[in-house]
Amino acid sequence: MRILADENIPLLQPFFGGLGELVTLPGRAIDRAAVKHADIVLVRSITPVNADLLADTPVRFVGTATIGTDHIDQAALASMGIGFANAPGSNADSVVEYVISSLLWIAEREGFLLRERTVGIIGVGNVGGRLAERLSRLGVKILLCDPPRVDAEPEETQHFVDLETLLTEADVISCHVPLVREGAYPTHHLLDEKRLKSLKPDTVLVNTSRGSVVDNQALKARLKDLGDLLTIMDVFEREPELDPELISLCDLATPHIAGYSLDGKMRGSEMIYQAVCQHFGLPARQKLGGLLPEPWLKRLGFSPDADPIWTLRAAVRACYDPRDDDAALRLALRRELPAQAYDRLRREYHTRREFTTIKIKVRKKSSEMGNILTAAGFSIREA
Ligand SMILES: NC(=O)C1=CN([C@@H]2O[C@H](COP(=O)(O)OP(=O)(O)OC[C@H]3O[C@@H](n4cnc5c(N)ncnc54)[C@H](O)[C@@H]3O)[C@@H](O)[C@H]2O)C=CC1
Ligand SMILES: O=C(O)C(=O)[C@H](O)COP(=O)(O)O
Repeated sequence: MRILADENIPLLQPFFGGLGELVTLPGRAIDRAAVKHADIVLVRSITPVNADLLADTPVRFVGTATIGTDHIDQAALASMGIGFANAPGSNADSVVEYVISSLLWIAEREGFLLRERTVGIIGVGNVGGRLAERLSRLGVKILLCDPPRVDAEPEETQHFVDLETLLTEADVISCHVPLVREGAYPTHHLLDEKRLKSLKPDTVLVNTSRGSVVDNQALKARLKDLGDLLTIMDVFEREPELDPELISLCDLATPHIAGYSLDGKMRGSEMIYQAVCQHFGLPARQKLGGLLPEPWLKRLGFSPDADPIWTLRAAVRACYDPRDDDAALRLALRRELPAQAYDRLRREYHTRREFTTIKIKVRKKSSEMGNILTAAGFSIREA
């Protein structure tokens, strides 16, 4: 079999090398000419996959090593009899940890504690659901909004609220919906000019879903006119053509890397490998376990006298500090064209690991410190 893959998918050789001839290309170079010689195409979010790309080619299966599928015309694939899989949940913990680390930083900068605020989560699937769990365990009040789930699972979602209630009552709003342009629950410009205008001053707005879920021009207008929102933006409309003016107005701005933990990216590779094997009736012999490298930071220890909130911030930042990615983006935008900066920063992304990879020693697991660190998602050991 001939496999054509985005070179930014990790572990291609160990997972796919044994299945056939493997060719890699930058995602933006995966075009009709390239797929003409492929049976399997493996992409990331930057490659639009539709009938224009695949009609009358030998391609029989497409995998995307991402959670999001808005770049894939799934109806077209189905009509051409081409198999398809994405990697649901693969990098959800990475996004959750990006949000938690960003919120802890902004709370410290603005002089409040997260557990004194209400966090509204729009879209309660893999990412939003896991974020809600971790924040609740940390004592943060949560509001959940997910109309598709409310309609599909009315019993389980009785405590969910509608969008307008969430926007009125939440101090922090975090978007975790897929980008959908049509149908009963569209999310394109879900936060439009009117809704953005209605946000109360000092609302913290987080978008790690897709850029077009928030009307970027309307957001920019509100930030320029009033400057009274706090914004953490990982995704933007018209990527890779970032808008330096909007970025300069954001409190944290990163180039669509919330899901870029090594663990999350590698899980994505494993999931599409398993899907390929299943589609072609092959045994999935390769496992991720032995392929994940040792984390650079393996252990942390804190004095039992340390303040638990300080401990939480220190552990989270030791693992992942989004200010590094924000600083790298701002520096790159001074030196490179936005699209070049966006692609380079993502291609050369540093090794980032998830909270569970660090073992933290505490005197007692059941102490306040132990409870907070466990709630945040760290692996705790009693010293
Ligand atoms: N910035 C990044 O690096 C990453 C971004 N993402 C984005 O995050 C999105 C969410 O990821 P998951 O939670 O894994 O997806 P998911 O499919 O597990 O959950 C999405 C949830 O949104 C809900 N939803 C759909 N339409 C809605 C609407 N109009 N209003 C409120 N809720 C609505 C769905 O019912 C579902 O529960 C992905 O589709 C992707 O676009 C995902 C991973 C990494
Ligand atoms: O999984 C998703 O959905 C994402 O947004 C990815 O983390 C984005 O990564 P790329 O596919 O754009 O490299």
